[in-house]
Order: sequence, then C-alpha cells, then structure tokens
Amino acid sequence: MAEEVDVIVVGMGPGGEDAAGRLAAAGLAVVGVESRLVGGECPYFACVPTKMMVRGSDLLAEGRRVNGMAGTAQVTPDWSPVAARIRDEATDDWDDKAAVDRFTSKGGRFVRGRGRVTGPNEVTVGDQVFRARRGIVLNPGTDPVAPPIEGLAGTPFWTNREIVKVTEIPESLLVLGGGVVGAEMAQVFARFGAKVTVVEVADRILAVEEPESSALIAKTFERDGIAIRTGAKVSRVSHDGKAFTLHLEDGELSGERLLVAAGRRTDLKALGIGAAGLDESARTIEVDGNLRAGPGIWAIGDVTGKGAFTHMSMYQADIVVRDILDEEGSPANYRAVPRVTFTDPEIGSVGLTEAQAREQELPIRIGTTRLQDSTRGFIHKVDNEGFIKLIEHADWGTLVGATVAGPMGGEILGALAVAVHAEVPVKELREMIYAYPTFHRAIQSALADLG
Ligand SMILES: Cc1cc2nc3c(=O)[nH]c(=O)nc-3n(C[C@H](O)[C@H](O)[C@H](O)COP(=O)(O)OP(=O)(O)OC[C@H]3O[C@@H](n4cnc5c(N)ncnc54)[C@H](O)[C@@H]3O)c2cc1C
Ligand SMILES: NC(=O)c1ccc[n+]([C@@H]2O[C@H](COP(=O)([O-])OP(=O)(O)OC[C@H]3O[C@@H](n4cnc5c(N)ncnc54)[C@H](O)[C@@H]3O)[C@@H](O)[C@H]2O)c1
Repeated sequence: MAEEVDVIVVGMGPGGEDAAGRLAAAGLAVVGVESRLVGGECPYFACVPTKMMVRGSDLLAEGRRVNGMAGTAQVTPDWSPVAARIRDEATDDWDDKAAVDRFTSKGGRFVRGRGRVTGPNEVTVGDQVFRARRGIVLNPGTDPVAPPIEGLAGTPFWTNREIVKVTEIPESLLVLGGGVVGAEMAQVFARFGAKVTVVEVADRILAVEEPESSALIAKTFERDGIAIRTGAKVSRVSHDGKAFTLHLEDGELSGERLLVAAGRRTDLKALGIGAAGLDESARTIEVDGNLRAGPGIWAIGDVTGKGAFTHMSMYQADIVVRDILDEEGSPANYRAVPRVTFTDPEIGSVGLTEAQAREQELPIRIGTTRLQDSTRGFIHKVDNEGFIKLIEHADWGTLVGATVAGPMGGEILGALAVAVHAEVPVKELREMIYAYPTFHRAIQSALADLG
C-alpha cells in the first residue's frame, strides 16, 4: 500500500536538502530520500573539501612569495592538517547525522535508500511506496564518468570521491581531464609535492572558458611544474599493482596515481523517470522556468544541465519551493550564471564567453585589460598576472558576459555579475567610482577598451 504525503524529494543534494527542509518547515508532509549523504556531493566530495585543499595550496604559494618581496620564508608542505580538516571539519568523517537531524527537526521524514520513480506522483524506495499529493522533486546530481578506455575499468583510479579522502600525497599523479576538477586538483597536488601530468583530449585545458584563461592557467601550471598534454587520446590504461600507465598515440605516461576527472552524468533510466512520462535516454531532465519537468514533477541541480554548481542547485530549489507553495516570484533566468575555477590565479566568469556570443551571432564589442598593468597589479608584483575581459551587446549597451582571471578573480567577478544580471548600461558602469588602488578598478580600463 502506498503511503500518501505532500512532496517526495529524491536526492538530497544542496538544493534538494534546502527544498525538502523548507517545504517541511512550511507544514507540508515531506519525505526526503537520499541513498548516500544528505547535502550531496558538495559538502562531502566536492566544493567544500576541495576548496579546503585549495586553501592549503594557496597558503603554500603565498608563503613562497615572501622571498624577494618581504624577507625570506621556507615552506614545507604537510598534507596531514588538510586531510584532518576535511575529515573532521568539513565532512564529520563522511557522516551526515547533523544534516539528517536538521531535516527531521523541521518535520521532514527521512528515508535512506535509492528512490525510483514508479509512476506519476509515485516513488519506490526498497519495499516502501510513497505517493505525492503535490509532486516529486528530483535532485539526483551526477556521478563521475569513467571514459570507455580499454583497461581503465577495474583499475584503482581515483575520482573526486576518493581524492577527498587522500591522507598522503603520491609521488606522482596523472590527471585524466583538464576541466575544472582536473585543473583545481592538479595544482593542489603539484604544490604539495606530487609530479603532476594533466592529459586533456581537447586542444586546451579549461576549454569552456575564454582561451585567454586557458593560456594563463597553462602558463602558471608550467611554473608549478605541471606537465600538460592537450589533444591527447588515451587508447589504453594499465596498472601493474604499483603504477598506472596511460597509452597515448605518441607514447606512454606513468604515474603512481590516476585521477579521472573527465565529466559527469546521471543515470536517468535507474531513476525511472520514464514512469512519469519523461525521457530516460536524455542526458539531462528538460525543465521549464519553474523547474517543472512535467505535471507534478520538478527537477533541480546538475541534472537540469543549466550549470553544475551548488549556487545553481540552491537557486533552482528556491524557485521550486515558491512554485509548490504558490508564492509569487520570477521564473528561472540563466543570463548571469557565475562560475569560479579555484585555481591560483582564479578564473571567474559570468554569462557568455566571446565564442558563445559569436555562436549566437550577437553584435558584440570586446574590451580587455591586463591586471598587471593596473596600479594594484604593479603594487602586488609577484604573480600579478591576469586580465578582465568584457563582452558588450553593441545594440543593447549592456554586458552579456565577463571574465576576471587573476588574484582574487572570483571575488572581483561579483561586480560584473551584478552588471550582467541587472543589465546595467555600460554608460552607467563608465560613470561609476572605482576605489583606488583595487584590482576591481581595472574594470574601468576594460570598459574604456570596449571602443
Ligand atoms: C570535485 C568537485 C568540486 C566542485 N566544486 C564546486 C565549487 O567549488 N562550487 C560549486 O558551485 N560547485 C562545485 N562543484 C559542483 C557541485 O558539487 C554540484 O553542482 C552540487 O553538488 C549540486 O549538485 P546537485 O544539487 O545536482 O546534487 P548532488 O550534490 O550531486 O547531490 C545529489 C544527491 O542525490 C543522491 N541521489 C542520486 N540519485 C538518488 C536516488 N535515486 N535516490 C536517492 N538519492 C539519490 C546522491 O547520493 C547525492 O547525494 C564541484 C563538483 C566536483 C565534482
Ligand atoms: N569551482 C567550481 O565551481 C567547480 C569545481 C569542480 C567542478 N565543478 C562542476 O563540476 C562539473 C564537472 O567537472 P569535471 O572537471 O569533472 O568535468 P568537465 O566537463 O568540466 O571537464 C572534463 C574534461 O575532461 C576532458 N575529457 C573527457 N574525456 C576525456 C578523455 N577520455 N581523455 C582526456 N580528457 C577527457 C574534457 O574534454 C573536459 O575538458 C563542472 O562542469 C563544473 O560545473 C565546479
């Protein structure tokens, strides 16, 4: 016999947890279903632990910058405080009791297990069947993809789920995939002493970002001693019990450990969405402005394909909560999605890249400036390289995209995220006062370059 509730949330990633808790707090009968840990990938295997690693490697880099600028410093990396912080402070040793309690204390009912959509408004978890009066919210997230390379399956490679639990830095690390995960982890491990090689099939690392961002990070990686192989096709992987070998068209690469960071996907068939009339063979779940995938079924987070970020999951959760509670609010708008790659220097971007704007055949003007040419860059001196790149819609006179790559790039981005989101006229941006001598004052120079 099915048990009737108001809402069933399947997958409690950042957005699912938030929506389930808020709907329960609003007095609805909510069942939250999670097969692993409440909170999802972000707090246990992704954003938070990896940014603690980045914080560690940034500190090492900053310590090394003392030399020649403010005295002498010798920095000796030690991974153990980083590993301990991740275990004790970030993940509570990968225990979600606090998150489960937070949800149940709001009146939610928690079910640990793998939920499967078994009909319109129906979810089955093991031998329990739930039927939702208002609907189902799907927040299943994504799993790391292991590319179909001969020999890879069955080897003890790492994904993000293993690398956050590492207690010792290996002597060498091969990174398959030079996207965000690959780039962030490559730099961390190199700065903690591993010999790192990034193997990327595309013709540049961070290929979704501006080419200038890829070039800046490639140059920094060279200084960090990280080898980059782009346009690389791995035909076979082997592991002899001690080391991995990647077989490429033009030779072999060996390393003690292998991180596979080659993208992510969701198994929509296993989620059973066909039973609710949705397409199980698609890569993502199609949603409307209110995140509705169909009558009585919503989807949020990575699975919607609108940007695999925690802030996206939370943004979408907010809209779903309003929709379910019949509250006023605007539909989703993806004009100004910000993203930050936490390498050093950071790559912050929002909206469209130049290539995306050209693909859409928008009439655009480009404005750029180098951060090292700004007064703050001059003062900063060591590792001051970076740039601001603006994409202006020439007819609208507003920015449709921007990148800030450089020291604190992700923080400086905030000003440009507001400009793109609020469609602030470029004329207004030119008339603003920018504090001297900040990095963000360089926005003025990039605006002047728009022509
Ligand atoms: C290494 C790494 C670093 C990242 N760093 C950042 C960052 O710095 N900033 C940022 O914004 N984003 C970052 N991300 C992306 C971010 O982690 C995700 O976008 C974020 O977790 C939101 O995902 P989600 O809401 O789709 O669900 P997820 O966080 O993926 O959670 C989904 C949950 O659903 C559960 N689940 C799935 N199917 C079922 C089912 N059938 N039944 C029950 N439970 C189910 C899963 O166990 C999981 O716990 C990073 C990702 C990675 C891999
Ligand atoms: N700072 C952040 O906000 C942050 C950090 C990490 C991850 N994320 C999110 O997680 C998502 C997943 O990250 P990711 O880095 O795993 O995926 P990704 O899709 O960003 O990058 C994967 C990379 O692997 C390459 N690749 C794929 N198959 C390959 C193969 N066989 N050989 C060599 N290279 C191969 C791709 O060309 C691509 O460059 C990101 O898109 C991002 O949205 C965000």
